[in-house]
Amino acid sequence: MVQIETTSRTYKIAAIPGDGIGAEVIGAGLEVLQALQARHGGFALDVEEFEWGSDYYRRHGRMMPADGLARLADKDAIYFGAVGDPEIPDHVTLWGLRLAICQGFDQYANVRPARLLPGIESPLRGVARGDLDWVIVRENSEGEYAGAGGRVHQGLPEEVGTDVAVFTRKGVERVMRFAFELARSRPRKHLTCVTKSNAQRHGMVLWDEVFAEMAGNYPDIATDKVLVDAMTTRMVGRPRDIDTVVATNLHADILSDLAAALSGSLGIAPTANLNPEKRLPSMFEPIHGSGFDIAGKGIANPVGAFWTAAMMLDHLGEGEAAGALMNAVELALADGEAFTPDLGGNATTRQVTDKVLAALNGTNA
Ligand SMILES: NC(=O)C1=CN([C@@H]2O[C@H](COP(=O)(O)OP(=O)(O)OC[C@H]3O[C@@H](n4cnc5c(N)ncnc54)[C@H](O)[C@@H]3O)[C@@H](O)[C@H]2O)C=CC1
Ligand SMILES: CC(=O)C(=O)O
Ligand SMILES: [K+]
Ligand SMILES: [Mn+2]
Repeated sequence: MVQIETTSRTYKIAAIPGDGIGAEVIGAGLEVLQALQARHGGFALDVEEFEWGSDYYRRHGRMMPADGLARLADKDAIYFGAVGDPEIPDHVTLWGLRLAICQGFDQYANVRPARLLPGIESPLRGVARGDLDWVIVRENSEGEYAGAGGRVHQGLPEEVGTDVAVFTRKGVERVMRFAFELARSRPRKHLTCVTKSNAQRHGMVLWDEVFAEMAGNYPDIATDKVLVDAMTTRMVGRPRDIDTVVATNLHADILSDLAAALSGSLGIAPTANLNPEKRLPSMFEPIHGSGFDIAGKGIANPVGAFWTAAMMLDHLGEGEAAGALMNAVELALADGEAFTPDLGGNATTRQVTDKVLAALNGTNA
């Protein structure tokens, strides 16, 4: 039976603001999404907010309830802030919430775009808009963050701690296939594979081999491979020679913070944790953490959360609304007045949000 849609498309969104500035920027993002929905029409977001994170941990001894994943399973998308609290070990907060969701929902492709938005200057000399337009695809389910390893002989002189990087052919093939398809959708059709296969001679060599095999299936994509240490210098010295990048969980985590800084600030960078087959919900978050040093001051840059919201809309099939949101963000940034301190300005989260709301509503502010 075919169902004819007569009303607007409704999407079930789980919002998990989390800790510190994560909660501050997701609050701003939800406000902007609500305005966009009212202004744009055509779609509706049915948002359920979950107060999981470090405060929940202090009350319940865990970052989310035992049936947390089950409560997210029927959502169309998850809009996430960040986790991290100065009083709780970082590995407890990260594994208790963010990684539990990424792994639990097999969000194996982590997509991290970086480009220069209007009005924002790169700290790199002579780099103009268009010179820096990258997408980093981070393997998001295994590798160095697989969670394999352990501690033995704790507290003794013989103590050992291991984190075993796990790479499977299946895991490498699926993220590379995703990266090749993404590269194909971009104008330059170029994909760089980043590894450290000179020093790490097993899993990283598997990466290189799978990459070479798969490149044979994509003759229209230009490819190259770069060792991760050298990749940092290419990012700084030859930004025009980078388009789409595929790298491991750890390497891409580091490279994407660098990419964000080179395109203006960590505070503007978005990410999508995708289950590309859409069997399970995907999760969208700014790439930054909970920002201990600026939490509670009202000065966190919400642009990463706004761009993240646009990625979420794109994923939901609302490309036009996503475009409208990015246009409003770009319009709001263009004159440089809505810059928070991370971008060298003195605007507050509230002021940036108001300027984006004004741009969405077509008024000047
Ligand atoms: N996905 C997640 O939930 C992540 C969580 N974390 C956690 O966050 C906590 C803090 O970690 P850090 O290493 O300090 O990373 P961070 O990303 O929170 O902050 C690094 C620096 O960038 C600045 N910054 C980050 N986002 C900003 C924004 N929107 N506007 C203005 N400035 C911004 C911060 O003020 C800080 O100086 C830790 O508990 C860590 O484990 C870190 C990264 C990702
Ligand atoms: C944990 C972290 O730094 C990230 O997911 O980017
Ligand atoms: K985050
Ligand atoms: Mn990171």
